[in-house]
Amino acid sequence: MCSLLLRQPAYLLGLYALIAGGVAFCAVVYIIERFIVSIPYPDNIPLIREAPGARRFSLRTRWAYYTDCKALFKDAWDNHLKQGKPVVIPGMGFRKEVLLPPSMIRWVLVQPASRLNVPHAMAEMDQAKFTLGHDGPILDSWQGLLVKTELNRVLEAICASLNDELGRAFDKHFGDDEENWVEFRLRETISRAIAQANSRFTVGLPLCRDPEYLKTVLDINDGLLANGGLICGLPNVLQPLLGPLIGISLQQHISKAKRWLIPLWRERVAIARADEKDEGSTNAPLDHVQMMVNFALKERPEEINDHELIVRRICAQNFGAVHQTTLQVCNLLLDILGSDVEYDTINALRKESDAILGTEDDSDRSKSQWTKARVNSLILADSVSRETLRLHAFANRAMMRKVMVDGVTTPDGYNLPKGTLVSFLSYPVHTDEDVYADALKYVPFRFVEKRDEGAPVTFVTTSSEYLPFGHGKHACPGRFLVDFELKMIVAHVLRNYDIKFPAEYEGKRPPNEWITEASFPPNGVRICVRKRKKA
Ligand code: HEM
Repeated sequence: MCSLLLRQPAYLLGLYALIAGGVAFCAVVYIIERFIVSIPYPDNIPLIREAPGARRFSLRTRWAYYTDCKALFKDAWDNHLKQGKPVVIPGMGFRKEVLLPPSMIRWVLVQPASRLNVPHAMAEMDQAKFTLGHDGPILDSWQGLLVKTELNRVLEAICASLNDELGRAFDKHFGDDEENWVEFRLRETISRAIAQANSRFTVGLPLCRDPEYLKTVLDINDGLLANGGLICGLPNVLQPLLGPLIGISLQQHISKAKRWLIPLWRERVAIARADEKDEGSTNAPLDHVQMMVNFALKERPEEINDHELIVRRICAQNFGAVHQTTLQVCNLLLDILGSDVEYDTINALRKESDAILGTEDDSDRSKSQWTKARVNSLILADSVSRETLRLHAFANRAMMRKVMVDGVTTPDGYNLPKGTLVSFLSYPVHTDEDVYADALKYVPFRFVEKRDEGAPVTFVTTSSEYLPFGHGKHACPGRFLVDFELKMIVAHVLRNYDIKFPAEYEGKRPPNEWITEASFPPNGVRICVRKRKKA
């Protein structure tokens, strides 16, 4: 055998050695992953679409996660969760996760963070260590929690600037042609407009209008999403090896962002310090970076000069604020356009905003101010926004938690091994006929009818039957801002523009695409706009 091998040309020997090395490497990775680092399957929870007692997923089930996750989730809901039983599902690469039935929401919500933990679940899903290059912004996400503690206090005050920026951003991208319809790719256009408008709240003027900065923000967001998914699917043992390699180009974008963010941070720290000395007067802008500076000066002084970490905190914040909002605005416009003619949705929304916000020639100019009271009065806009998230949220499950210790057992006696990720399905609940009548249909004013029936649900109300923002203590605090934002966009776009689908769509909304378990407005989807003539 040896002499036979020695007689082969050198390049073939090299090839054999490479193949043998590759096989040995894969075997070692497999053994370490399977027997040492992998989280064990829970003993008594069945695996979706596998025979009773199966302890590993077949390739067929794993493949279904990539090719038809919507059906996989429906199976999990119909055959397990709706019956009150948990089930294990496959995830990216080697992952597996436990879905819990709605009856366990209450139990999950009262578990302390030392047992079921949100930031640790997020850090694992985002792979922040390798994508952001630091998991501090996720594990100790004080920059995000400021949205919870500070945002509501200043919401009305930031409204005027947010509305101003949304108007400018949409007008810049939608144009002012009153004669011709202009067709454009929806996702690309809306992402630029939302990056600008939300940056007004995050970094303020003038940076929120710098096209190069905004492009960098969007590049970072794309990188965080794509790399997070990719690294998350690697065997645990390979993540530290390949994670930094996969993240190289993302790190370059983050380094580029430092060009703007470090000087901005220094300037804002100086403003805050000057304000401290000059008690009573304040020159501080009202935006998120300033909230971060004020918090860090008091609570995290050790971070004030840690610019690497601060820049990553702002990047994490940009991701939270821009990515999901962009997708929801796209979905909302598509849904409004695609809704059945019987609802006359566009006209109904225009009439409502004219009545509440006044028209151009309205003598009462104060009406055009966005206040909480006016936002709350836009009940038709509230309903369309809520209905869009019911059917077309980006994430189709919610309330992720990581099991932090051994010995966590649900009230029904299911043991959840340490390291397991648990969550609840949302899309299958939102589209269950027993929960919502005509569940698969977009009924724009569905929630107005519910209000009339005495169920006071608004855009921001969460429940076990409505989970796009999660539920409980960790439910998305940004939803109060998104509430204002979506209504401002509906009012601005519909009052200033006519919109329609390109002719080839024949009036039908192109369906969203599921990429694994996430739902996106279809790639390349277009709409046509034309500026409305002033009366
Ligand atoms: C349509 C847009 C948005 C959607 C669908 C959305 C959805 C979510 C979801 C599902 C969660 C997890 C909730 C849970 O685990 O129970 C979350 C958390 C969070 N979101 Fe949003 N979000 C949106 C926009 C925003 C915006 C604009 C901001 C900031 C301005 C924001 C800030 C946050 C923060 C800080 C958390 C973490 C809360 C915590 O852990 O306590 N979100 N969001």
